Amino acid sequence: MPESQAINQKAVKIVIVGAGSVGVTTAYALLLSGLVTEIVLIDIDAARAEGEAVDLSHAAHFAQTHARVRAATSYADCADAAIVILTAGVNQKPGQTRLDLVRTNHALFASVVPQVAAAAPDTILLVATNPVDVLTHAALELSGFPPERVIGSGTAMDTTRFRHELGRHYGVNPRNVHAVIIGEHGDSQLPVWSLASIAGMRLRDYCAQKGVAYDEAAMDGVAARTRGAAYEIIQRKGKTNYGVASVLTSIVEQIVKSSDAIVTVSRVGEYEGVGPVALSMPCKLNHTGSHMDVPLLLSDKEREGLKRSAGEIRGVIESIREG
Ligand SMILES: NC(=O)C1=CN([C@@H]2O[C@H](COP(=O)(O)OP(=O)(O)OC[C@H]3O[C@@H](n4cnc5c(N)ncnc54)[C@H](O)[C@@H]3O)[C@@H](O)[C@H]2O)C=CC1
Ligand SMILES: CC(=O)C(=O)O
Repeated sequence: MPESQAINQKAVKIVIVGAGSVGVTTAYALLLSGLVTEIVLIDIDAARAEGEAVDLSHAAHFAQTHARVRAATSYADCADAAIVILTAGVNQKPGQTRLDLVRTNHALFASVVPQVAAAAPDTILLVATNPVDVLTHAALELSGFPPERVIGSGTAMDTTRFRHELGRHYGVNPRNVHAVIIGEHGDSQLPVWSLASIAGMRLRDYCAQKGVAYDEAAMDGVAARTRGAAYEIIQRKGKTNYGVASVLTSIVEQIVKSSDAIVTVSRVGEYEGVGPVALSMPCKLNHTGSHMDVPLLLSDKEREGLKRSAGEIRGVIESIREG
């Protein structure tokens, strides 16, 4: 029997810490996916978590496979969770950067992560709270877990937006675009233009085959729209939730199915001589977590950009230490 089937038949418990917009949208997507058998919501606002859990449990009736949804008030309920998703924390107000959230959300992690780790020492932590790279680094230190079991959603979100924008520009399905954003899930993120391809052809070759010019200015626009997408959405609706919930659900899927899929997620390592620091590179995901065994051939300019991004995140980590 394929491993994916074997895993799907056993209990898969997911705990979501933070029953706000990102947390409950993720819970809903996971519930409908049929990937999990139990979802537990934990929030400092116990009534909110309870209300969301009851509402979601009514939606469970229409899910692919039955899953139980409940709220919990104690971190002891993280026991036996395959994955604990951390979405608790403040979000950006219009005009704020992700890094502006760091002090509040770091203090929250300092209180929550040790409790999760004590209750679920073998779980995988999946961090969504911003700034996600800094908090993935913090979650690693606060949990004492090995780096493969502390994963940040990182630039999986930006990579999705990048492929969406490239697909729109070239008029092809984003699934046929291979292109990644690496580095910070934030302003210093980096599009890897040297490896971007459509139908197996690098972008310049694709354009040459089509008989159209490779348009540098248009590509700068694609990168800017990718980097600015969250700001644009937050300006209009005050938050982002559907994109990230889908990304988190997909990461959970690769882990519970042990698919060895390659996804740009954040994890702690050393990058271009800077570290330890968490940032996103393509990683292999399976039931043991994220693995950095996908060597990426970068141009010298891209390596410089990655080093800059790593330095930026590392600087924030050090500023928290200094108090
Ligand atoms: N990584 C990504 O791609 C994305 C990350 N985010 C981030 O996710 C985080 C959550 O965003 P939203 O869900 O929109 O915020 P929200 O305000 O809707 O929800 C946050 C929840 O956290 C809870 N909370 C606060 N302190 C807590 C504590 N000590 N213990 C347990 N729960 C606690 C609140 O009661 C609230 O229910 C933010 O940091 C945001 O920036 C949001 C979108 C995308
Ligand atoms: C808010 C955020 O980090 C995002 O949507 O990318």
